[in-house]
Amino acid sequence: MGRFFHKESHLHEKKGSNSSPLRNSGSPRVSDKSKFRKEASWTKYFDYAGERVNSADAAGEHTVDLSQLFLGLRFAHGAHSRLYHGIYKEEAVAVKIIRVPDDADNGDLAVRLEKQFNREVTLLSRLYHRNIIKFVAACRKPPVYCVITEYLSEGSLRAYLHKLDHKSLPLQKIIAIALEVAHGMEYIHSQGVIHRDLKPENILINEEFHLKIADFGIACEEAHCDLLVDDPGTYRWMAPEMIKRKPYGRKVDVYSFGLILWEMVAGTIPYEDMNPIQAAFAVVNKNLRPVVPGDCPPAMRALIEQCWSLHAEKRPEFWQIVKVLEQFESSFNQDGTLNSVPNLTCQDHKKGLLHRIQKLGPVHLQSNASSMLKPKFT
Ligand SMILES: Nc1ncnc2c1ncn2[C@@H]1O[C@H](COP(=O)(O)OP(=O)(O)OP(=O)(O)O)[C@@H](O)[C@H]1O
Repeated sequence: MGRFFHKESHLHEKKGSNSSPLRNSGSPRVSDKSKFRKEASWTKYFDYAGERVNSADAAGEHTVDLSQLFLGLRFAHGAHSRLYHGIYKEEAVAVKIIRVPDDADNGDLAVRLEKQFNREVTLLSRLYHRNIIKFVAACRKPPVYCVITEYLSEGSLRAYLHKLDHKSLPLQKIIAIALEVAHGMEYIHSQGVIHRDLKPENILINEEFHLKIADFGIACEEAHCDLLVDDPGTYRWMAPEMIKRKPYGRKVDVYSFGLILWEMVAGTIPYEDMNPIQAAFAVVNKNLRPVVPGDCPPAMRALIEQCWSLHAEKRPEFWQIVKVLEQFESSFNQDGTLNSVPNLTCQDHKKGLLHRIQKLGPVHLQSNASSMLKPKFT
């Protein structure tokens, strides 16, 4: 039986909080393993009584070698999962343990969670990019599943924005964050994958303040996405066509990205005074969008509005967004404003930006997802 140490008793856990015994010391070294103790807990369900964790299905070739895993404190949780610190093969990792309810009343939930696990492992294990969370290993022993990824010590973009307490970010920071997310999304789309749940909670930050896209539980391959995703993403960031369960494609992620941009500019979450259902209703029936603050630079406003266009075909591709953001960056570096972004000097900034994006060259991403499976951006 391998070493499998765990302690969780004194932790005040909070969704998305990254309080950690390891945090101050940076990446844990082998000596840090002394902080990892064994204790009865939720993970008792994960006990393997001398047997290797099942390697069937999605975990397959990625099955964790339990003799190399040290499990530490719990630091966060999802709706049906708990997140633990860990060390795997000398690397600091996050161990997400998903416990599927085994009672008959929860049959649908069990099917859904297993599907999410399969999706996350299958898709994430194929993605290699500096702005995508790194997949390490997985295990499958129903009713317990685990997904092991690199550990990102600085928590989520949500937690980071929350700390600002309703203040908007400096423009330079917004551009830097947006560029990293757009690079990650450009890569995801180039691999024929749609994330479908892009929001600040699912963007994590590492020690060097690099951003990485996480949570592929409801992602899908564009060519095979199910319209009726049984666990839809979060309504607040969801494109109208997806809320309405109309046919949709990768541009649903561009819509969500527009809302994230807005959020960084406005310093608050979209539709703060509405619950998610009210927000979804207003978006679908009244074409509501958040109000862009008056002091938002016109070029940034134009990009935000393009991204959340009602019609998906009017939303730019992520490779175009990257180019526009790079122009923002160089304009900002010149004079601290976005005023020198080319072609944005005309009265109608939105048209100016649209024109600019169209001039960026032939749209090389095709609607046929299978043609996008070449790894271009690693
Ligand atoms: N690798 C990681 N490093 C650091 N923190 C992480 C990591 N993975 C997840 N977290 C933290 O744990 C939280 C929950 O993780 P995650 O969203 O993957 O769980 P989930 O079960 O999919 O949640 P939900 O179903 O509620 O969306 C994240 O918001 C994040 O703050």
